[in-house]
Amino acid sequence: MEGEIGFLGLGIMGKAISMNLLRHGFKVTVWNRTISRCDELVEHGASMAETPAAVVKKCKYTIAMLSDPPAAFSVVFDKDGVLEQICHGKGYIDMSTVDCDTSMKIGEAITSKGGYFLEAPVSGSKKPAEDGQLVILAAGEKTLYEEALPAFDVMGKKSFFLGKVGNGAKMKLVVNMIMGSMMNAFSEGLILADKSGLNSQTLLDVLDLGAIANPMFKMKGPTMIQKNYSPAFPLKHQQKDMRLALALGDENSVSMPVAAAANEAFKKARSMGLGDLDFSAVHEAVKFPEGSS
Ligand SMILES: NC(=O)C1=CN([C@@H]2O[C@H](COP(=O)(O)OP(=O)(O)OC[C@H]3O[C@@H](n4cnc5c(N)ncnc54)[C@H](OP(=O)(O)O)[C@@H]3O)[C@@H](O)[C@H]2O)C=CC1
Ligand SMILES: O=CCCC(=O)O
Repeated sequence: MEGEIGFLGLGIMGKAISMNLLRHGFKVTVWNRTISRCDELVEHGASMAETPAAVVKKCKYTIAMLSDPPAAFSVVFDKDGVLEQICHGKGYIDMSTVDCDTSMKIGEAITSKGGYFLEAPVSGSKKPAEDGQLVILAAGEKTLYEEALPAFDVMGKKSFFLGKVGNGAKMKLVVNMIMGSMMNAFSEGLILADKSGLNSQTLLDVLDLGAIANPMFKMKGPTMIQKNYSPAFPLKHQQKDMRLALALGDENSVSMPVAAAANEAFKKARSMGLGDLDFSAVHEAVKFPEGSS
């Protein structure tokens, strides 16, 4: 990737990824809606721009990592947005988790101005982003994918090129739908063990030695027992992903009762004011369902 890389969106993931790029010697120009969030990146050597359009004007490649479909649309289509400066020879890579339709609309707008578009949502959370251990699920313009590989190699442990725009978004939603359902089953199991007089830590030890051992149970189990829900993956984003995955199921006539029930638990957790905590905080909603105290 020649020249400076633009980066839009410095939330949990955007900050970790852009910091990692800086650490590996990339020149990065950042923008964030809440401008003060740029300060720490600037202290670590980034340049800062006032608007998404200014970032795109300056950089051949611009990456975005934004919360949801409305945010992804806003930075592209609104005043001072990406579309005002995107043109032939410039690439736009959206790493936000959005639905297929959102990604396609953004891709069409970028390419209609002569730009190149790649969607590249990621698997892996805050720590993998800090450590360059993400899994990148790219789709769209193959040439842009190949040009972006030096940066993807810094961000992640593996990149997949999945074909046409929409396939990355779909793959990401399927993975997160499974993850959200697993988190609910795990939570129910922790509660059942506790209420029936078993030791929670012993349950974690047993799980970790068996066929359903996985990094999520290993990492989140101890913090859930301690009720520590410091956000790595905000619950409001997991619920957004369940909602978008259920819509994908709807479009494809796929019945998903397990995912639908998990989505209800995440909605309940949001209504309890837990949306900004880690998605494992759904544990509190599972523990105290509607009507109980
Ligand atoms: N955290 C995680 O573990 C993972 C998250 N993801 C996905 O990555 C994306 C980012 O997640 P994460 O970093 O955790 O989220 P955060 O909530 O920490 O950050 C969201 C970012 O989006 C910006 N934003 C929100 N609304 C708008 C808007 N209308 N216009 C412009 N900018 C906006 C925020 O700006 P501001 O600072 O001004 O609020 C912030 O920079 C999401 O799609 C999420 O689903 C994917 C893999 C893992
Ligand atoms: O979208 C968030 C995914 C979090 C993870 O893969 O650990």
